[in-house]
Amino acid sequence: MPSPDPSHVSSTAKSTGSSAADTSADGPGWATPTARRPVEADVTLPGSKSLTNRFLVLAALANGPSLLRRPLRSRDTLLMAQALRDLGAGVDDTTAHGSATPDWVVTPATLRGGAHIECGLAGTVMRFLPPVAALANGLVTFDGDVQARVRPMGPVLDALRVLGAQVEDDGRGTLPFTVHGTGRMPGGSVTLDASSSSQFISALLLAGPRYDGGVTIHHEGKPVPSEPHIEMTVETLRDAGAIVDDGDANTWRVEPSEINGLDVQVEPDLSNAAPFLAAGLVTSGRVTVPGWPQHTTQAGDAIRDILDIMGADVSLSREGLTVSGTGEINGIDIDLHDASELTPVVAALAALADSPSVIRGVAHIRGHETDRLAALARELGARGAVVTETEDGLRITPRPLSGGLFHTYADHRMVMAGALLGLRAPGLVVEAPDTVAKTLPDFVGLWHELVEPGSATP
Ligand SMILES: O=C(O)C1=C[C@@H](OP(=O)(O)O)[C@@H](O)[C@H](O)C1
Ligand SMILES: C=C(OP(=O)(O)O)C(=O)O
Repeated sequence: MPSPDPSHVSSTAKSTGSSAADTSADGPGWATPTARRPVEADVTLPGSKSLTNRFLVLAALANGPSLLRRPLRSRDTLLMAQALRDLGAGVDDTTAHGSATPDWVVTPATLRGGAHIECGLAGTVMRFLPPVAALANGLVTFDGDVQARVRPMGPVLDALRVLGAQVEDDGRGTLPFTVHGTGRMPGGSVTLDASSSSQFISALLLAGPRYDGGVTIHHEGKPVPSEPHIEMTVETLRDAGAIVDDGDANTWRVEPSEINGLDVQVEPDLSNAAPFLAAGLVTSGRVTVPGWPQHTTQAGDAIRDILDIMGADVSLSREGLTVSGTGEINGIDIDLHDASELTPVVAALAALADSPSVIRGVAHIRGHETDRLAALARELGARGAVVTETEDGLRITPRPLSGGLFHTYADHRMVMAGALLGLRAPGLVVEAPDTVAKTLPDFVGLWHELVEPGSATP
């Protein structure tokens, strides 16, 4: 995959004024605030992207209506909701039920063809919905952002062919492609290589109960990344009444069954919490994220141990997760294979540490929103850190950082990484901050409120 090049980003981003004076959140550049004092705050975060999009898919395939409480409202989840509407389901995102965040009501229906699915850059939409489209009664076309057209899809498309669907792509195994739904899927057994994304397995499992023979998936290849996300899929399926066997390594089986309508509350997004908690460590301050679950399958929960190793005081109570800085930021040697979506924030934190760090086990994130290893090496390096890209990670040696333009490559987590660096790099401007709307549209406002409480949100 080519190294990220700023020209790959959107036209708003390309026309960047790198002026630190331009603080517009949806304009070309965002002058990030420098920390002048320790941060001290409770930061309430919206729901998990991964949970919201799993619940939406299961609800659309269920035997009755579902209620999703505190769902995430962001580009990825709105794309999922719209795609399910286009396939015939009802998704009402306007029901208030007394909370500030409207609950979403999903009403399943016979899935119809003749739909076009816009995936944006959402891995969950482009991977989870082809197996659903195979159940529709007609043709369903898929496409997405320019950057989405290089994200790997081949194993899930090939698996669908083995399981009985007709799928057409241009032979590259990427977007765009067309699924010819026939209203039912035989299902059965399939072997695939999910070393480039756990989402291939989650995708087949989520729709699997609705296939005539269910689905058995065998993985063959290098280890599957992001395993907690597969556990999340298995847990959400079981909670909806499906029968899943994940007892053998690299094999998953879901039986044909009905999926029950859901009444669920979405946990806060723990990966989106990471930059805020990290700010507590970086500024020797204190950040609490209320509502941190005691039990969770979210991979982002790993940030607790990471921050602890890097020198923070970390405590989890009924009130939430509290991270306090101690004045030290230790470098870390960490395998992020299971929690790879934390890499951009951990890499930024490593660039602010007192000693060098190594991040391993994340070769597959070259196929995330951008080639994240190349993007981080380039952007942390440009701001002054010494960064070496390895085959499966990064080596980061901290150095004093300078301000300047931090490119984001249409990657929401690059925006978060840039904001974190900006705490200690006066004059750092994050390019195209609106790209963060993929999972956290309020990020810029929340960040200003954390670092400069009481200041006007840009
Ligand atoms: O299933 C999910 O919700 C996700 C799985 C992971 O994907 P990969 O397995 O491709 O890393 C993760 O990085 C992504 O942010 C969300
Ligand atoms: C990899 C990510 O997203 P996606 O769901 O698009 O794969 C991410 O959010 O870090």
